[in-house]
Amino acid sequence: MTNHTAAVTGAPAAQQPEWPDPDALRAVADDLSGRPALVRAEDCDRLREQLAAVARGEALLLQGGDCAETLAEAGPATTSGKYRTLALMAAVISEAADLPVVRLGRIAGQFAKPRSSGTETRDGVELPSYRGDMVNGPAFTAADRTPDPDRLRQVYRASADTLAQLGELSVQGGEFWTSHEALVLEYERALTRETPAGRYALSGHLLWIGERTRQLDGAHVEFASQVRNPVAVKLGPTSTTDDALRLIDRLDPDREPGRLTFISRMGARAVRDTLPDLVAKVAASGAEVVWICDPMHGNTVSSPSGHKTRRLDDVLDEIRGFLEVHRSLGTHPGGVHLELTGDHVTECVGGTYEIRPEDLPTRYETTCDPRLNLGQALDVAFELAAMYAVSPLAARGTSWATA
Ligand SMILES: O=C[C@H](O)[C@H](O)COP(=O)(O)O
Ligand SMILES: C=C(OP(=O)(O)O)C(=O)O
Ligand SMILES: [Mn+2]
Repeated sequence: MTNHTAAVTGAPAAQQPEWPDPDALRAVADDLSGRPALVRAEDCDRLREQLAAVARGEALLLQGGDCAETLAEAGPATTSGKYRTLALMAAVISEAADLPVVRLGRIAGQFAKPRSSGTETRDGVELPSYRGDMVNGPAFTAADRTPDPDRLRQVYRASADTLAQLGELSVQGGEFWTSHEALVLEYERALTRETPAGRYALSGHLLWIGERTRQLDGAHVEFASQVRNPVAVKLGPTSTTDDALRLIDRLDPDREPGRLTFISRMGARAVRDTLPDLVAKVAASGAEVVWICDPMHGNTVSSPSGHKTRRLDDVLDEIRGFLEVHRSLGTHPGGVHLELTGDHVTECVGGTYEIRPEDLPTRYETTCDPRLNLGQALDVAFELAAMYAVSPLAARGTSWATA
């Protein structure tokens, strides 16, 4: 595993690109820091209040979108596809659970990827790994794979366009918030603003720290500790209770409900063993965090054709395990975090309109991880509706879609 490490503020920053021209990077960062923020601090506060309701068990959180947004695909069609998918899912779940559902896109900024390996080798040629359109391009050429700081400006513009469209889409349909992994620190710092209410990272409403960058003494945790936004941290199967408690101390020292979300991504096989102790110790500490389940990243497998994929059955089983753990401890299973699209892609296997392993090449379009397509996303929504249903009638009403 290669972790490029760059000291940005003193604390080591994992998973940073190796920018070939630091002066060009600085010039772009300076340019972005003089441009308008992408979101408003008041809206980050409003999302924090809504997440506080999730933490109290009075609402649910649905977070979803691409693994990696791309500049080529960003635009009205993909944005409305993702928006409508999340809106439909939220409506189905809300109706059954009789709880409001907070809708949070992995969108308008989800352009940077941490990678298991810093390089990729094909036919004896080694090039830097694709790290998301914020950094480099997906084609296996030296030109595309060389990190280019102008991409920071391009994803800023694309995110601004997406936010404008989301604003129009949610006039009628209610509030919709944006989130992405806070990975490339030059981008995040350039869009951080001092406001009368304090310092906010205004590239998105909620930012999360990934499984590969959640080191307690690392630059990502330090960055998140310095902004007022609601923040989230992914917790994978190697997370210890000490990690979780120390993250709470670093990121939520004032124990502010809605400030901190833990995104459990244990894998279907591990979740029932690894999650109970974490949830129990966090609850015993008195911290009021939101817990949600990412049933994608612990369930990635390779298909016989060599495609990275996920089985819908594993996704559903991890969600089931997550709910079982919370229900046995009397804590609130706050919702889910999914990689999905509104398109009919063939990236994950299973579902009511079944995608078989041999179907994967038909429409495999992701540049990073496999996403649920529209039908699979709705399958998950109906399963969630049944799991959260407050009455047998609500559960029966949804069972047709899950048979
Ligand atoms: O989206 C998450 C990570 O970037 C991704 O799972 C890493 O994938 P890799 O193991 O192919 O680098
Ligand atoms: C990189 C991701 O996940 P994780 O940090 O959980 O591996 C992701 O959400 O795309
Ligand atoms: Mn991913």
